[in-house]
Amino acid sequence: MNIPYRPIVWTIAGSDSGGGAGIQADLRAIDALHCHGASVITALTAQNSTSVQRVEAVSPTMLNAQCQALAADLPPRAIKTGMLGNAAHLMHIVEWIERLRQQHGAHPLVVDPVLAASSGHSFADDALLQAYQTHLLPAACVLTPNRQEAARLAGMPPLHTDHDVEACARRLQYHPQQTVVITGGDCTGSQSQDYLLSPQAQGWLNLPRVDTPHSHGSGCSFASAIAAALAHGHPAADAVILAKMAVQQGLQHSYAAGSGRGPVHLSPGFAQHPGHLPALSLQATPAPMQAFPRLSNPDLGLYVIVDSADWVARVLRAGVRTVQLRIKNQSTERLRSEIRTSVQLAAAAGAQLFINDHWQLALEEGAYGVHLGQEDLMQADLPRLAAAGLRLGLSSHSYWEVCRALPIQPSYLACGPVFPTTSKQMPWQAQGLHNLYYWCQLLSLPVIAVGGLDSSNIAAARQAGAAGVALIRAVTESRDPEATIQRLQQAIQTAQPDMQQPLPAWANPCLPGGNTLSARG
Ligand SMILES: Cc1ncc(COP(=O)(O)OP(=O)(O)O)c(N)n1
Ligand SMILES: Cc1ncsc1CCOP(=O)(O)O
Ligand SMILES: [Mg+2]
Repeated sequence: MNIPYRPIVWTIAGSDSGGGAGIQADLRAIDALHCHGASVITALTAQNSTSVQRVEAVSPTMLNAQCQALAADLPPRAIKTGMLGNAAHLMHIVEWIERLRQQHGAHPLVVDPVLAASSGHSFADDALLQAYQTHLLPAACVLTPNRQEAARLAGMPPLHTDHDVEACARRLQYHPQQTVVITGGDCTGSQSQDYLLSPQAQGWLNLPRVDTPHSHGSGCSFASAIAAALAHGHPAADAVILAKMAVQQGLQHSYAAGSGRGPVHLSPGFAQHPGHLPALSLQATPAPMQAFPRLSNPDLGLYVIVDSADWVARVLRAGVRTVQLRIKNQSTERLRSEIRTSVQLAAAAGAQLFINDHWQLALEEGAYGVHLGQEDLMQADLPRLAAAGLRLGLSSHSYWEVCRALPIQPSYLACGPVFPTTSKQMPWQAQGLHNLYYWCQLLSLPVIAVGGLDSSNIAAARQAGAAGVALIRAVTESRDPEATIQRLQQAIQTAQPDMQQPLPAWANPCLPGGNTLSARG
């Protein structure tokens, strides 16, 4: 029998007798993200959909007994804290986090500093606030305050502008490995906007606000979903994006229970809708951008990456019709000459030629398109490239890179490395055919495969739905590049996209390490 594996996630939080928020929401969110939720209840609330009527912290003995029982049998892969009751509870929890780290190794900690209920009831006195600041926030891997909580924790006046929010996130980031998400759950407006400051990425995550009064528990669910995604090994920025997608679907499926705000309802499948992918931009409200032109031939087929105009000429002669010129470390003069010659050769052959990195020279030499990495996006003049009619290919390795790429409306997206490669050093592990299939099916623009592709796996990449298969070594290190190109072309032509597989629940993580922080750093 194949017994499914579910990482264990602890939620340390208060019970909401109304079933909308707190522990009750946390366990539903953790379940929706395919984890097993274990709970440590810090306080009972007598609460319904309209108000919190009474709060009673559990005894320290009971708090410790719950942690002890779980530690002995169900050690966590990630922990989420919510409402903590009082400062003494917080100190016990900090001790448990340190003990768990010593016994079972470090695990990511998500701190959702619940300082007040959305109905207005305050859950935090000054002692608790100070204990957060001194002991728990420095231990967090991810911190998820809303704007009011963020301002209170940072000792700042109310956050009115985008700039205030960004400054507050920086103040709450105790060290660069930490992720701070200041959520916009307590704001209004047509967009749901969260500010993300993480080791991997920073910027505003935007999704259309779901028009529903039933949003009870969305903050708790968001933080719990982050913890669950971290428990699966997703890097923090991706965990935040997955959680936002889950809450978006949860809001769309929310329902009325009681006469007040009903609960969000998170469920599996949230990452199977492209509409749930938030846009990631440096501005909260980015200026509208001109889309990049579509490819003349969206079936990119065999896509060969080479490093000289001589190679461009050679692969064009062998029949390749998608080529990239990727030259590193050359003088501008030499680069210009290689680009100019390649552009002329490709135009004469009716081929789609992409210039890697050197977007200014590509513009000046009238290239068909450019291929850029995400680290190039800050420097490149994208509006100018789009206005000049150049096609744009973007590299992408993760959710946050996809979310940053999509608002730019590129001509294609490259998913890589699909298989291990020695042609480029990078922190990413191979994404595999699983992720390639997922991204090809999920996104509506052409997705190409890159990294470790050769005649043994090119058909599989095509079956996964790749609009093109990009490769270097399989051609440039071949003893007979022309014959190899013929073989690869044939394999590509025979393989048909196989859409029969179910769409995976989500893409697998492929950035190793980095999510673990302990109570004492
Ligand atoms: C088709 C294709 N996909 C990905 C890359 C990688 O581009 P980039 O991230 O810009 O890295 P470098 O190639 O510049 O090292 C690519 N070149 N082509
Ligand atoms: C440039 C690049 N970007 C992602 S993988 C890769 C190299 C692909 O080279 P190879 O086909 O030799 O594995
Ligand atoms: Mg590049």
